[in-house]
Amino acid sequence: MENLCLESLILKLHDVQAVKFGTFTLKSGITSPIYFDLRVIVSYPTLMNQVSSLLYQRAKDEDLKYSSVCGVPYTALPLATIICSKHELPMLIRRKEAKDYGTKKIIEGTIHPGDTCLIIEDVVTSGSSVMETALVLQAEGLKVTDAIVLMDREQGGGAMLAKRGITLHSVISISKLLNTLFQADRIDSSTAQSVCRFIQENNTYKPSGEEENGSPATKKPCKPAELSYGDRAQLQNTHPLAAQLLRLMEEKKTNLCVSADMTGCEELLQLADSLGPQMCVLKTHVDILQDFSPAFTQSLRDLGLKHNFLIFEDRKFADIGNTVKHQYEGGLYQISSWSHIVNAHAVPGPGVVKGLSAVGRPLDRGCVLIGQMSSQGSLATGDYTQAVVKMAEEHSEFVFGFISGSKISNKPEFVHMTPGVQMQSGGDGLGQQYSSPDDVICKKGSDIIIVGRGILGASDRVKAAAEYREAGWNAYTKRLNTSSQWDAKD
Ligand SMILES: O=c1ccn([C@@H]2O[C@H](COP(=O)(O)O)[C@@H](O)[C@H]2O)c(=O)[nH]1
Repeated sequence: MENLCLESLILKLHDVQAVKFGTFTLKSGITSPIYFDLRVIVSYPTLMNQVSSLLYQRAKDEDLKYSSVCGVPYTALPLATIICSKHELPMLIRRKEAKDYGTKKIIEGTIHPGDTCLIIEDVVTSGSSVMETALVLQAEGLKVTDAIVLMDREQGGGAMLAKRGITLHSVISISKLLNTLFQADRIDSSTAQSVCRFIQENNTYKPSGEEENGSPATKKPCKPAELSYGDRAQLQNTHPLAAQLLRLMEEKKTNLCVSADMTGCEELLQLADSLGPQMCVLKTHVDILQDFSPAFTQSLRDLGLKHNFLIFEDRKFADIGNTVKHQYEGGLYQISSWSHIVNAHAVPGPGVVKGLSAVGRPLDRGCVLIGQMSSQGSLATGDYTQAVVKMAEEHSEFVFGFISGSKISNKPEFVHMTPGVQMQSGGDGLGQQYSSPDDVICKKGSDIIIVGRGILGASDRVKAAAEYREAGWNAYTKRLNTSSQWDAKD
């Protein structure tokens, strides 16, 4: 009942444009995708009563003890008035400026020093308006321990006030607001996403010391909602090859890349044919084939078309631009002619991407950069990984993702592919380290599991591939269901 009431209130607030979506320049100069203007509700008496009741109820639910109520000027003033009038509570009015005549008072009403005053506010961002009012009340000898707010933007106001001894209780959280509007088809998932991202990226409270690492007061509750593979395929910035990959993953319901590390062409082609329906990508190491021929690459491409998977030659280019151009296009393997995806180390600098791009872009190919490695003692960590992400962002016309153990970029247009995957964690004695599909996709936020020996070493490879596919897909749906409140409507 209470929830229903809150939802109908949110929809009414949207109806009267007390909450708007678009592009708004805030007082601080920042551009926000959401704007609250609760001042408009004074024109809607039913709404005023509803909001006041919910504010009062919130204080009651928390069992707060107070002897007077003060609304933060101006929007919360009439709300405090309704509460005080209805429940026969003494009210205090804070003036914005002290009178320059007569009593020169800054607070109107009877003050009993030592009493507790409850603050009422409409919207909290940084918490500074609540704090200003609290300081004025405290200067008059009143205690201020709690504030009730209709809408907490979750941008650090609660943490700032907590630090100063005031507990903020909100009636509506930003997550509840977005979820309700999304469920009612008032906003789409990308709007919800962009608001969430904005909230996360614009936290006004910069804590010091131990709080920085995530005390409850500084946690960011508005987590960006997770987009499905299909949604990400449609984003404007998604590379065409990544879009094709994400689409086929959604259609085939698989995020499995099979690492076909075999030494014979025939065996590899048989594997590709039998596992084709289970996978989105087939990964090769063409230089370990003993009987490589151009005919092999043609057969592999035919199988890719038959089963709708992409081919990824795991060449790990790592030379100057001019050399990788030749390595990619020419030589015995002519990789660019048959492999949709290649990868590269960022060690040589951006020239490696430029060289590959000169060959690959005209052919609609794409590249993933190696941001992290699965092997023990890998040097691809920390600042190096960050530099790889930056390089990818600067060359997103050709680079569409990463080889990494976890999600290293928050940009949904980038695809993360993770090797070192087996059902059981462990290693191979030569430095390889394994994580489970659930760990990689659900906990670490990667998109694609790359599985080699977990499948190749099984007595029934088709069965093993089906099991990895299921485990990877279940981990993905679990991730969507747990982290996304507005991708699925209930
Ligand atoms: O960091 C990396 C990068 C690439 N790989 C490659 O993936 C497969 C993994 O095979 P498994 O048999 O599943 O261990 C293999 O081709 C590696 O060259 C990687 O493991 N780690």
